[in-house]
Amino acid sequence: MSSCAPTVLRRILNRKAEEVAERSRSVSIADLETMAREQSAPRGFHASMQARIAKGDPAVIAEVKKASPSKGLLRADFDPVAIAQSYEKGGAACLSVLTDRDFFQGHEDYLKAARGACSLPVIRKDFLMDPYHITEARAIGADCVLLIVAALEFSLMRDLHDQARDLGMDVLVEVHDEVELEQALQLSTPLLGINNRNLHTFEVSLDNTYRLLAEIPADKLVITESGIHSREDVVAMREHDVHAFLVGEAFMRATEPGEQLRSLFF
Ligand SMILES: O=P(O)(O)OC[C@@H](O)[C@@H](O)c1c[nH]c2ccccc12
Repeated sequence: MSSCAPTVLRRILNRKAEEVAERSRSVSIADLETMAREQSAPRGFHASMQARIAKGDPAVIAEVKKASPSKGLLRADFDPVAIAQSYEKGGAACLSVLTDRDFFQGHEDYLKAARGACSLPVIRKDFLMDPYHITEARAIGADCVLLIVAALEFSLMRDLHDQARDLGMDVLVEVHDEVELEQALQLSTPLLGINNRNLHTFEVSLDNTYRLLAEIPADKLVITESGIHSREDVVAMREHDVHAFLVGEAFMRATEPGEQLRSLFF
């Protein structure tokens, strides 16, 4: 993890470590492994993204997010089942579900409910930082996990990546600057997210994606994350040959999230 003054990211990670300790007292990793084995097979997250792009369509990961530390409550009327169905109808390639409870008002049950309500692959969006979290992700049905370079020492990140792959899940590795990108490129996963939001300061700039693009080999699938709000943003990204998007707020604030997806992207 990069050195910095205590930030929201640091506070979140401290809380995550406590949470793992609390949870492992009530549900052991062996219990989680049993639950993981009982889940239906992972739905191909990367494959679903690739299929959209191969058709010339944008690959949209539509996020199910009730609130965030920077924006507060995004959606008062929060029904993960209705949202998932709306996203599927609106043309999403995949879903992202926030499971962090303390900072994003998320829940593991939201992921289960959203996945159960549609046929799309789902990423568990959380600050995963322990092997317990990875097994837990599969145990609740996740098809893909997020690994945030800014949150993890490299050797731990590589272990979590390998563990997720062994469980049959895809891995989305997230960066927001050149130093983090260099580490991310050492993982074999093809899914590379560029976060336009700095997780230490919460500043958002789409230039982040444009700047880092030049450094990324052609075999990676680049996903631009955060701060996509308008058709102009989408068109500009596609002109830069970025065809995969992770969008939360712009959909969550709309009455019908899937219709908003369709009107921004199609
Ligand atoms: O709501 P936005 O600005 O469209 O952003 C979605 C997504 O990129 C954002 O929620 C996110 C990206 N990386 C994260 C890591 C943790 C929590 C949240 C995130």
